[in-house]
Amino acid sequence: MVDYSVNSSVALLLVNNPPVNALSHAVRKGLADGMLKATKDTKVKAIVIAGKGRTFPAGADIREFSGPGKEPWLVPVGNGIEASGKPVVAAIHGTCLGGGLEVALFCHYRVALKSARVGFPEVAIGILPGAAGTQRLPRVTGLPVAFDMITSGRHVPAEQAKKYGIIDEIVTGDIVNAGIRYAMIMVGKSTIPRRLRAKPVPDAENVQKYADAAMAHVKRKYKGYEAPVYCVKAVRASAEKPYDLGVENEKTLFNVVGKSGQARAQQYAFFAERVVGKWEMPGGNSQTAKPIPVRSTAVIGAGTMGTGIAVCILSAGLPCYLVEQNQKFLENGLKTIKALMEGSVKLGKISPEVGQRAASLLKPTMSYDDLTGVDLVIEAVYENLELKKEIFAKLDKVCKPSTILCSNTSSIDIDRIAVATKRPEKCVGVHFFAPAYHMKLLENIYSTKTSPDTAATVMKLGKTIGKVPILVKSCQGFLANRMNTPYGTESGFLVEEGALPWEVDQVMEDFGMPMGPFKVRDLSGLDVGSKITAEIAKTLGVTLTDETRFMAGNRYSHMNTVLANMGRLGRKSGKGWYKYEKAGGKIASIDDDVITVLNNHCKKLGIERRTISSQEIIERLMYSCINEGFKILEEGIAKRPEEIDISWLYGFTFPKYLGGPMYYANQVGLGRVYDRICYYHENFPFSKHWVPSQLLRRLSEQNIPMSQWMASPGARL
Ligand SMILES: CCCCCCC/C=C/C(=O)SCCNC(=O)CCNC(=O)[C@H](O)C(C)(C)COP(=O)(O)OP(=O)(O)OC[C@H]1O[C@@H](n2cnc3c(N)ncnc32)[C@H](O)[C@@H]1OP(=O)(O)O
Repeated sequence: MVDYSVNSSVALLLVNNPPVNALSHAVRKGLADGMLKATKDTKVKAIVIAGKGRTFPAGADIREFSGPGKEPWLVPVGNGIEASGKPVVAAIHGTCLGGGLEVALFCHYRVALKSARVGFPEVAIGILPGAAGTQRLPRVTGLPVAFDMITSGRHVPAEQAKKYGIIDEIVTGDIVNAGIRYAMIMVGKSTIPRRLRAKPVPDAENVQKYADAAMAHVKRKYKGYEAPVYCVKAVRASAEKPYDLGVENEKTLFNVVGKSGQARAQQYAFFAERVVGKWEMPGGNSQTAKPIPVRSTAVIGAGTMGTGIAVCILSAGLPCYLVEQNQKFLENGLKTIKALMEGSVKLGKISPEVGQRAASLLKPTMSYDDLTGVDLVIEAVYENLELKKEIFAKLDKVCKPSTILCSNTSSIDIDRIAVATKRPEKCVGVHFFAPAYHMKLLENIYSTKTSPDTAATVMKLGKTIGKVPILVKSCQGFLANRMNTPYGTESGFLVEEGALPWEVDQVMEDFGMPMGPFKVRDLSGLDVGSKITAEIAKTLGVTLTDETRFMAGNRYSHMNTVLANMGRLGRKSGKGWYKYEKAGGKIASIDDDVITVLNNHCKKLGIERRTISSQEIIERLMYSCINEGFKILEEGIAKRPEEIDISWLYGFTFPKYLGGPMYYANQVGLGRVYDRICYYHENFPFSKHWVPSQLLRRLSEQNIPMSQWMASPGARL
């Protein structure tokens, strides 16, 4: 796990634990043994620690967090490195993260390739740097940078890290040779002045100010998450306690936060994100399928979704045609893209160079004939089957035979669009979430005809443009919207039965959702929901009135439409489920008029309002969706619970500290969830989303925890 060699007078400890050289027990032992050997060898005058293959160690082996762990721990290993009288150089390439950066900070010198990145991403998996990182980084960078790096988990490019003082020199060429060259220069120099433990924390007297600011920031930005709070406490101690006590304190905090349910859930989410990259579909999988190279793209439609998608593509440095039917729409689209790209540069999401390059990569056109040579086209017009078919038929005619044709749809069966072409195997769904330039989920949908190579291409493209792609089978609503539908429906029923919209919102925000369902409705516009309902009613041949309570035998709530018909369209009109400071305002306040409307509505329908508990609100919103999630698994729409959880984490901003709805269900206990679903089914027989899933019934009756069923090692942590 650690290859030991001596090159002239320099010992090389080369960590060899692919793929990311995680600091497993064997690696820690290899480092300790290597240090001992190098210290004893009188021929050795300096030591280099580096990583074989793609990276310097990218952190502890997260899978080991589930077990009791085995000595040697990282801190004593690091202490041995720091105490060495022979200079130790960390030669960094790839990603030097977490425990990897802690090892590097125990070394006396750090050199790195320009392409390397360093960071403490522990916070993202619900823990804090637990091998003295919270005590050593502030001694190098000062408190503000340490607070920022450790609470955000961001990866810092080598040149920036050099400015912070983390890296001593940027080197070129082979990293191991560069490290050895650097070590030879340091031979004979005392290591004492390079030992970080003895350095004071700069500006320590202002710790109160920095720590208060950091705490206020994390409480606002990472509401509900425990780890950032623990990170602030640990870093703060670096300026308030002597080094050894600071490390002790860090260990105590690590042991508390590391054993929390949040940490386990976030580590599950980390692995789940990797699991969904290993997809499977009839006829192929991620190992066997071959993505076609995508060097050029086109987006059809310069509306909100089309422009958002174009921004993702351009930000990844790919050329993109933007197609519209007339000059005015095209110009509006170009303006939107320009503004979004400028915004991304301002927010630091992309570099100014990438922002500038985008202008030359974007090719506006009104002619499909320009698309003959593109590798992949994404149609992003509004949800209308006939229009989508018309566009696909046109594309099929003009594009080269290998071009992949994608539809950005949230619900239309891909088979029904693909019939318009002679290349159904190259047709695929790509469901972006609004705003497309921001939301990380990309739900890719295969039809009965889509080829595995086509699926592989859109899965790869998703990663290229910075999304977390999942692959699911086509069905009405696909995975994400189908599963999310009961969430909206049940929230509507709850207010009809007695809850107030702001009560439901508060409960769900306390649960961890960034915004309650009624604030979301106000944001998207009540007219949008109302139009969708009207469309569904039309298809079912139902005439909607204020008294309508059922549609095709299913319970239905008309309240949203009642408000929309009063001109209460949400934020845009200044009134919706809440009232706002002005039309287009963002500050929601309780509106007594809504209570009056609700009371009248209920009176008209003969509904007796009652008090509804927070527990019931959570159960009805979450368990109804979880039940649908099990049906989605049963039907093979999603292969594994991980696809479902990832769709909620990145499509609906479900809190990572709960892992996702399926992981959450497992934590609650499938037996309990099933029993409550049966209870609600009995009480609400006219809602088909309460018909219990057979898969859930089986798992619950046989007492099989879902973790046995999940592919992620994190499910068992
Ligand atoms: C008192 C107690 C003291 C305890 C002290 C403990 C101190 C140290 C703590 C830590 O270091 S916690 C870990 C900190 N590091 C991380 O969180 C990094 C996690 N990894 C990543 O961010 C990325 O993997 C990467 C390194 C940036 C590489 O990204 P890339 O996209 O290139 O590859 P991936 O597909 O993500 O990963 C490849 C492969 O490797 C597995 N893996 C990655 N990191 C780890 C890890 N830290 N532990 C275990 N496994 C890891 C990942 O799951 C993939 O596996 P497969 O899917 O291919 O099986």
